[in-house]
Amino acid sequence: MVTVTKICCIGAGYVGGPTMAMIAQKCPDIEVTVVDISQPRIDAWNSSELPIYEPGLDEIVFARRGKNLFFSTDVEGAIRKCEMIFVSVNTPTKKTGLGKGKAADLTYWELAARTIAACSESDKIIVEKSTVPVRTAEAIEKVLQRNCPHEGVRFDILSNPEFLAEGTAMTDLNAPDRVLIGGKIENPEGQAAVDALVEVYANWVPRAQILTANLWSAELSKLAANAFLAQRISSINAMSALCEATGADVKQVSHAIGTDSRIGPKFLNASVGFGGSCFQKDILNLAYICECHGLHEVANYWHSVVGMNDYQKSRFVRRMISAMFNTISGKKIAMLGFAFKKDTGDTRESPAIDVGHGLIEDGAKLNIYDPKVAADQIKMDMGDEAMKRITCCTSHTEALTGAHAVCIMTEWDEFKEYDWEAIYGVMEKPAFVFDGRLILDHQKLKDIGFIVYALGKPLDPFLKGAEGV
Ligand SMILES: NC(=O)C1=CN([C@@H]2O[C@H](COP(=O)(O)OP(=O)(O)OC[C@H]3O[C@@H](n4cnc5c(N)ncnc54)[C@H](O)[C@@H]3O)[C@@H](O)[C@H]2O)C=CC1
Ligand SMILES: O=C(O)[C@H]1O[C@H](OP(=O)(O)OP(=O)(O)OC[C@H]2O[C@@H](n3ccc(=O)[nH]c3=O)[C@H](O)[C@@H]2O)[C@H](O)[C@@H](O)[C@@H]1O
Repeated sequence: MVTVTKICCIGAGYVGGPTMAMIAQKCPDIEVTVVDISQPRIDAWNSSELPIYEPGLDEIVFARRGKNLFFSTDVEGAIRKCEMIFVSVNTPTKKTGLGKGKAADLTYWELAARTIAACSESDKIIVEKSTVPVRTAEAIEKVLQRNCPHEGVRFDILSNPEFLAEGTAMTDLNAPDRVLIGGKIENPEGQAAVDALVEVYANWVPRAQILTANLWSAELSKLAANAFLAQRISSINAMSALCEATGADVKQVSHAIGTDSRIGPKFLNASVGFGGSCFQKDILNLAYICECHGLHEVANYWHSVVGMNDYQKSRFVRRMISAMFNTISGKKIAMLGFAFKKDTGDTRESPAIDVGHGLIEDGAKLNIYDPKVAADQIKMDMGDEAMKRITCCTSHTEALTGAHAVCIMTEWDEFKEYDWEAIYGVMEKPAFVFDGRLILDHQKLKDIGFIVYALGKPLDPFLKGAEGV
């Protein structure tokens, strides 16, 4: 079995940075180098302002950086000297060509593989960390074998999908439910490569939680896990619409069903919709793979999870408009939260983007405040045209002063701590609260005088008549 002393990770993003920081912390005898083609990203990793916000990340990076954790743009140099290479590059949805809007774009992956092939002078274990379509390892193996100019170099490919969630990345990495390693376990060399990676994780993960599988099972398990998680959210969001129509309370329903040990309590929070860079992309990719195998019914089933998510976002916008007397033209709406979930500054596929566009299309002006999202990011996500109607605020008070309504887009804890009585005082009347995350104390808000719409909760009498959306 290979004893790993040097690891390189290609891709210094949300996954590459935190996972490698954790390996460096838990395996002080392994030298870990994270490389990226983006000079600004690497500069940020080497600075005091890391490029991503993740609770607990700074401490680990600052403790290990320069000791056994390095960030560099010297991709080839790092590949040459290590025994194991993690590939954690982005795999977005294809924007053009065959499979446009559905298939995973493996351009970055293939580029990384070609670079590995070109400069590897000794055997390498390649670890797929990115989320990829099933059987990507097969394609990558061909690229590696056909492009390596050095005789006799052996490449063993493993699939080691990452299950961390943003905002809790460090605790997820520190104590994962499981680590999944797929490899060619049917032959001794493949098994040896799997064992080498098992040994790395065994430095801190109990062996019983390190699962091994064949390559294709590991690749598919990652897509399946995200599809199942997203499906739970779409299911409870579907219930939230029915709750509003019937007078049931979605929080009570999720609690009631979540106490069934077969269902379980997690991931049953109704919301304005799931966001993030992966759920939608991975489901579309899964559905595309199904279609390629002629499994159209299976593809349709998974498509409906994304369809329900789109419905929930547009339903929320329609609810806001109809509650505010069917017109929001010229009205100022404060949007609290822009990140796709709390404890991250990541805005990729955030439901706030779609809701924001929906409100602007109906003529509203938006004051956006998020404790971790910078104005530049909001500008990039919303585009120049929409920005004509958006003010990016640096405090919640700035966002709320003179607003007709406030909508909660992200479940940041600080929103619960605000002085809502004071907020009521500075807003236009009637003052509306639209809670898309069910985090506020709705009774207290009603007592103050707010008109409250909370997703999946019995409708406020003021909103009756605005049903059916
Ligand atoms: N963001 C998340 O929470 C999770 C993401 N994943 C998966 O992990 C993969 C990476 O995701 P993120 O870290 O979020 O992406 P990201 O976009 O934050 O980072 C990817 C990095 O790879 C770099 N890169 C691209 N091509 C390169 C090349 N040829 N050589 C060197 N660097 C290159 C980019 O410059 C970028 O910095 C994706 O496949 C994603 O689906 C899996 C689990 C969780
Ligand atoms: O492959 C990935 O990228 C990752 O995708 C998700 O992680 P992440 O997107 O970071 O965050 P989640 O906590 O899963 O939340 C995703 C979205 O669903 C929403 N959500 C989550 C849970 C819930 O009950 N309700 C709900 O609306 C969140 O607000 C957020 O917008 C998975 O949870 C990770 O296991 C996976 O590794």
